[in-house]
Amino acid sequence: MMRAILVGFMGSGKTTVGRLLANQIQVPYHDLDDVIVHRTGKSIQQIFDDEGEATFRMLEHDALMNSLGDEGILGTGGGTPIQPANFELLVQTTVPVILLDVLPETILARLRNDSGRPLAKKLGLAGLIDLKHQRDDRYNRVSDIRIATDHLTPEQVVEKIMQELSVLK
Ligand SMILES: Nc1ncnc2c1ncn2[C@@H]1O[C@H](COP(=O)(O)OP(=O)(O)O)[C@@H](O)[C@H]1O
Ligand SMILES: O=C(O)C1=C[C@@H](OP(=O)(O)O)[C@@H](O)[C@H](O)C1
Ligand SMILES: [Mg+2]
Repeated sequence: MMRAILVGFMGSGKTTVGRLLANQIQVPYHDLDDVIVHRTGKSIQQIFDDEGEATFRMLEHDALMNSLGDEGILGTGGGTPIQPANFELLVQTTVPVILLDVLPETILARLRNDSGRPLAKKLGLAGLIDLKHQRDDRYNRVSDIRIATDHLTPEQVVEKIMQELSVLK
C-alpha cells in the first residue's frame, strides 16, 4: 500500500515534493506520468500529439489502478482526480490523499519556462486559471489534507506532510 498520494494542479509540486518525501522516509517514489512514459516509451507531449488526450487518460487510469497497491509515495498528474473512475478510487482509498494547493500566480511563475505540459501549452495563462477553477472542487473532495505551497520551499512542504501524517496515524 502507498503511504501517501499527492494530488493538485500542474506546478503545485507533486513530482518535486513526492520525490523528496519518498527519499526522506526511504520508500520508492512512483509518478503516474513516469509510469506512462516508461510503459509507452513516449514523452507525455508525444502521447498527446500522436494519440490525443483520451488515450493519455486511459493510460493514466491503468497506471493509477496498477500503482495503488505498491509501496511508497504516489505522485498523480494534475488531471488524474478529474476522471470519474479515478475520482472514485481516490475517494475510496484508505491511503491519505494530500492536496498540494497553489494560487494561479504561483502556477504561472513555476510553469513559465516549462515545455513538457501539453495542456499548459495549449491553454495559455487564462485558460490554465480557468481549468484550475473547474478542477478545485474535485481536488478538495478527494483529499484528506490540504497544504498551501505558495510560500513554502519543497523541503518545507515535505516537513508539513510529515507533521500531518504523524497526526493521522
Ligand atoms: N514549493 C515550491 N517552491 C518553488 N518551486 C517549486 C515548488 N514545488 C515545485 N516547484 C517548481 O515548480 C515546477 C513544477 O513542479 P512539479 O514538481 O513538476 O509540479 P507538478 O508535478 O505538481 O506539476 C518545477 O520547476 C519545480 O522545481
Ligand atoms: O493537469 C493535467 O491534466 C496534466 C498534468 C500533468 O502532470 P503534472 O500535474 O505533474 O504536471 C500530466 O499528467 C499531463 O500533462 C496532464
Ligand atoms: Mg508532476
